[in-house]
Amino acid sequence: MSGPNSAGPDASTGGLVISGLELRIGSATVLDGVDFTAAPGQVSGLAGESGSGKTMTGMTIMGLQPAGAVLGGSIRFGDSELIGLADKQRNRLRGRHIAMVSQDPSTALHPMISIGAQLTDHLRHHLRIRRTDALQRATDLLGEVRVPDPGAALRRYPHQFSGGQLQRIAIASALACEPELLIADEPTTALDVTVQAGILRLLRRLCDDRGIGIVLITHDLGVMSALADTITVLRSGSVVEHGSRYQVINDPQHPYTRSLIDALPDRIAAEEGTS
Ligand SMILES: Nc1ncnc2c1ncn2[C@@H]1O[C@H](COP(=O)(O)OP(=O)(O)OP(=O)(O)O)[C@@H](O)[C@H]1O
Repeated sequence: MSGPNSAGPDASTGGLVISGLELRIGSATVLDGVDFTAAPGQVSGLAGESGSGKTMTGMTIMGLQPAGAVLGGSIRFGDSELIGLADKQRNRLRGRHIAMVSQDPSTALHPMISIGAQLTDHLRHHLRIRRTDALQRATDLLGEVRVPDPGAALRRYPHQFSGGQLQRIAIASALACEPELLIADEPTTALDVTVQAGILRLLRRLCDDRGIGIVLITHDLGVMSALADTITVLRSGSVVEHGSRYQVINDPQHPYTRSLIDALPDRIAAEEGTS
């Protein structure tokens, strides 16, 4: 159990430090003492098969766990403890400092409102800037995520874009307020393999250029091995393994991780061995 951030990120510089996180829904224990950290400028992966609790961990960081869920443990982000945070402070953090993109980008975008109106409303709401400034910022953002012809794209509606372009727009929307932390929950699962690679490159670039911390949630260890700096493996709501990407992929310590790696195509294991 070691890796580049095994000492834990410095919470005072915008890192996320989760310790002993518990989540109970009715009689079910969904998360059972999860420890996880995400440092600025790093991609921190959360892996595990379906139902292991990855999405619930991401939702709980956002404060979007199901109503009635009982939480325990600690989620520290910068100087703030997120568990038990008042709604007003929570709303200020969400979107402004911590943002999320999901598998289906259309959930982040209203189908009947143009991309330009959605992005500028979002920017004006959070940053309290003038319309013309918001429009310029929205154009720059679409350029940054490499949506072709940003000016024209702003006038279009979600159904006029491909899935990959829509995911780029959802990422632009998540970045609009310059969050320090981005939670990416299966960001490429719904996309073709060639489109996937472009989105993964984009996330890496944002992490490197902007110093954003990314929490990458995916069941796909191929995607994980292409992007993550560290990997934490969840099973039935508990962490079974944590380490650097190289270490977890090449020298897994837990039989569960080994079984996930064995299910990977040889190609990925071979690439990892040569990186
Ligand atoms: N709204 C809910 N109410 C009750 N239990 C839930 C709810 N949402 C999820 N769960 C349960 O929490 C557990 C963890 O679910 P979660 O969605 O976090 O898994 P996951 O690892 O993200 O899997 P997947 O990749 O399939 O999304 C599962 O056992 C699931 O049945």
